[in-house]
Formats: sequence, C-alpha cells, structure tokens
Amino acid sequence: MDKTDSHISIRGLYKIFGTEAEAMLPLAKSGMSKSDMLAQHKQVLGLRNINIEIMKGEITVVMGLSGSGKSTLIRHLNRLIDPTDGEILVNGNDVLKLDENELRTLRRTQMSMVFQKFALLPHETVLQNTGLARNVRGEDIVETDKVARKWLKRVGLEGSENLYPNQLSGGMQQRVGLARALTSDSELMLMDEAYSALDPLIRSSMQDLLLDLQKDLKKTVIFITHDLDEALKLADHLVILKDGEIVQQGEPQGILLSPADPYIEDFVSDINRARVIRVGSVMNEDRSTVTDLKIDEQATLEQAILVAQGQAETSLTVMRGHTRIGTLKMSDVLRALVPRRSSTNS
Ligand SMILES: Nc1ncnc2c1ncn2[C@@H]1O[C@H](COP(=O)(O)OP(=O)(O)OP(=O)(O)O)[C@@H](O)[C@H]1O
Repeated sequence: MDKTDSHISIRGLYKIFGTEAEAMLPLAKSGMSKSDMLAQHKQVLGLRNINIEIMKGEITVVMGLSGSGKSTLIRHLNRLIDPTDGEILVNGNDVLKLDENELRTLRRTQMSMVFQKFALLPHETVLQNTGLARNVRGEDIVETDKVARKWLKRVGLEGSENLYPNQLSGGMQQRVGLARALTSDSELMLMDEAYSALDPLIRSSMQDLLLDLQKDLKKTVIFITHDLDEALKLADHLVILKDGEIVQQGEPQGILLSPADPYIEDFVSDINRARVIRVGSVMNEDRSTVTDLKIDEQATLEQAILVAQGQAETSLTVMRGHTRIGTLKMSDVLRALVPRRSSTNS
C-alpha cells in the first residue's frame, strides 16, 4: 500500500469512558474484556486498539451493531472526542496536536458531515441550507449560491431551491444534506447512518447516487452503517466492529469469501451471495480456456449463471473492458454460493 494515498491513519486507538480511563489502559491493552471492565471497574471500554488506513478517494464503511463503537470512532476524527491512547493523522498531521483555531479550520474546510436526521435549518431555504458551510466560512454569497445550485441540480433538486425543509420528503431532505456536503467542497465526507431513516427504495436510490457521484468526485468518504447490504454495496474498504474492536477489515468481497471468524460468518450468512459476489472475486486467472460466452469481471454471480443458462459444465471468459482476464467455471460459482464455515457443527 502506498502511504501517500492514505488520507487518515488511525493507529493504536483506545477509548475508555469513565473517571479512571487512564488507569484502565494497561488492562485494556492486556485484553480485559469490555464486560469485565464494566463489572469490576465501572468503566466503559469504547474502542480497543483500532488501526485503520482510510485511503484517499475511497469509501470506507464502518459497520457494526448498536454499541459496537461506530459513533465513538467517527467522533475522534473531528476530535469531538479525545482518545485515551493512540494517534490520528489527517493528511499526515496529528489532529491531537492542533490548537482550537487549527481544529476549527480543519472541521470547516476539510470535513463535511451528512447526518441521519438531516440537520437542516428549518427557517432557511433549501438554497441557504445548501450553502451553509461556505457561508459560515464567510465566502462570497453569489459564488456560494452558484455552487449550491450546481450541486442541487446534480442531486436532482433543481426547482426546489426556494422551498423550506418541511416542504420536502425525507429523501429530498437527505439530498439537500448531500448537496450541502458537496457544496462545502471538503475532501472528506463523514456520513453517519446517513441513509438509515429512509424507506428502502429511496435508500437504495441514494446509495446509487453516492456511487454515481463518487465516480467523478473521488472524495474520501467514511460511511457509518449497521446494515450489511448497504455496507457491501458502498464499501471499497469495509471495517467491521464488535464491542469496540475490529473483527475484520478489508475489501468487502474478500470478507464475504473468507470471513475471519464465526461472528463474521454469522453476519454474512443471510446475504444473497448470488447478487453480491462478483465474477472477478471468484474467477481463476487461467486464460487458456476460450469460450464464446463472455462476462464482465464486475458482473454478479447471478448474472453469470444467467449467461451460462444454468449449465453446470459451462465456463465463461471473464473480461475487463475488451481484455480477457480469466475464466469462470460454474463449479467455482457453486462453491462461492455456499458460505464458508470454519466449523461444520456451528
Ligand atoms: N459518553 C459516553 N460515556 C460512557 N459510555 C459511552 C459514551 N459514549 C459511548 N459510550 C459507550 O461506548 C460504546 C460504543 O458506543 P457508540 O455510541 O460508539 O456505539 P455505536 O456503534 O455508534 O452504536 P449506535 O449504532 O447505537 O449509535 C457503548 O458501550 C456505549 O455505551
């Protein structure tokens, strides 16, 4: 991995909530469980030894159940919370060493947030809400309006500029939240359960919109969710938290195909694998078998099965653009459709 591509480095991060946090650190480092620390010392282990490289231009999804530490982790990035131990580097700068002024500048210029509850100002119009971050920074109003209008159009809200938030549906309000983050022009977008309050269809279209925008924008996005389908759809890099610890992180297809432990196996067991696993993750690189039946490496296994018309003996030629990059055998597809289990009796 090229270090220059790292946007945020989180190294050895620990967070313990309570009056004796510092004193608890050696216990947390020696592996005392969260429940023991709570029972014996009345201190809450929020995060333990978190190490993540958040790469520029990627969507990093942090996923975990309620209480796993997602919000605690994201709040460290803009220093709404200080760690008990560890380092956070943003573009190589240690955020723990910033003074109040530098921190304010970091929050206003380098980061934008999209929240689940939209956080729109009710007495300001859509256009004013969208330009908020730039207005707070004291930027030229005419230019801000121009940029805000551009992004409102891009997220599908052209014509709604003069409406007020309560005149919009939830999905539209979330589009304003997204347009506002884009108008602020920060390199980093923090999206905290941003789509969790939306209806499934609207949620799905907002996910598509983010992926579509990301093709051009290549922002660094940190997306928090407790929904595995959403995580698998959006993530370039997926971090799975449990009880304040990372259980597994990596490229989502790799996690699906090689879950690190029974917790992750359980987590991924309900996924519709045919619709989520991609041909490129399952193919072999043998290019000697040439067949007329072609499939793109980004296609899902379901699409591959359709192309092979369900014939078990068929092989497909896997393409990246116009280049042949490998072969997909239906036997490999079948194996990938059955979740890997580390223990057969579980
Ligand atoms: N200010 C605090 N004081 C004490 N404990 C806290 C505090 N903030 C968080 N915690 C604890 O830290 C752990 C992680 O909480 P956190 O809110 O980060 O989880 P989460 O994954 O974001 O959950 P949710 O999805 O419900 O928001 C929990 O055990 C929580 O009770």
